[in-house]
Amino acid sequence: MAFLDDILAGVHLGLFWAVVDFALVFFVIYKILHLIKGTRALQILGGLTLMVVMYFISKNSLITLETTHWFIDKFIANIFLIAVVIFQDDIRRALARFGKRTSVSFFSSNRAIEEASVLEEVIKACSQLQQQKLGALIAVERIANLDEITEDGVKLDAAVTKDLLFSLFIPDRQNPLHDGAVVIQKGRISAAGCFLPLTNLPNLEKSMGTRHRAALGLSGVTDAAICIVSEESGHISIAHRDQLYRDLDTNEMRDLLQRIFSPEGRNDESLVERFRRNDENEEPVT
Ligand SMILES: Nc1ncnc2c1ncn2[C@@H]1O[C@H](COP(=O)(O)OP(=O)(O)OP(=O)(O)O)[C@@H](O)[C@H]1O
Repeated sequence: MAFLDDILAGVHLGLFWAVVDFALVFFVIYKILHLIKGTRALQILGGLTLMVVMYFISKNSLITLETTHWFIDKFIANIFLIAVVIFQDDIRRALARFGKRTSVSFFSSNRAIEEASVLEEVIKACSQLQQQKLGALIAVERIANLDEITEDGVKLDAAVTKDLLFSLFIPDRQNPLHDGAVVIQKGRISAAGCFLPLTNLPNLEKSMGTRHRAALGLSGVTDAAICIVSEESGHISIAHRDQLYRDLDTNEMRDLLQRIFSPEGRNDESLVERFRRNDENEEPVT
């Protein structure tokens, strides 16, 4: 009897680990699909799956597809190298997201009043720019460091005021700084005329110009909040974590920025969810 009990215990234990094993694989696949949902990577994954299927078909002894088999065999042998080349943007993005989390954001300290007043100046400037239908792009650093972005811009070290932000975007030939983005770091305007990386997210509206694509681009590789004033429509939008929140009024802009920079904002998915729930009209682009 004891022998039978031992066998049953062994079977239960084996079953338990089989379930854990299965759940683990399922969880990893789910996480990977969730991570790459809506990105170029998902399409590439589809292509790679097709290659693997073709590999097994060409390996079948009933069918002679030697060249195809040879080609896919070599392809699979070099898959690691190929993946690094194909996914270089995504790898860079992932490293930027996770690797720079240690740098201290000024919004993580206790200077809540200063922080709120910086955001308020940004909101006022955007509102004034909107009234004048002047285009603008303002990136506000959060945790990921934006030094790489400011390197090629014109360095400034100025207090964040509505008037300065407004004047930086006056489109005059005498004001070369109006072209590009203004960057705010640690509560100061650190640079203007900065170039932001363009997004390569698929399925963007054709009408979306480079200013919006640049904002989305930076939002994909860092956790910054990027405020956009459209010269064409006069609409204010905010790009954050690959999402574009469009046509915001002053209150919506304040609400979203406060959420992004709140300690809770670290959990970005819940932030976005709550913002969506709070504002039925809100339509993120991606
Ligand atoms: N990569 C970039 N980095 C920073 N700023 C950029 C970048 N690309 C474009 N811009 C800014 O956007 C301006 C061009 O905007 P464009 O009209 O192409 O875009 P848009 O998204 O349609 O914006 P708008 O609605 O204001 O017209 C440029 O003059 C420049 O100031």
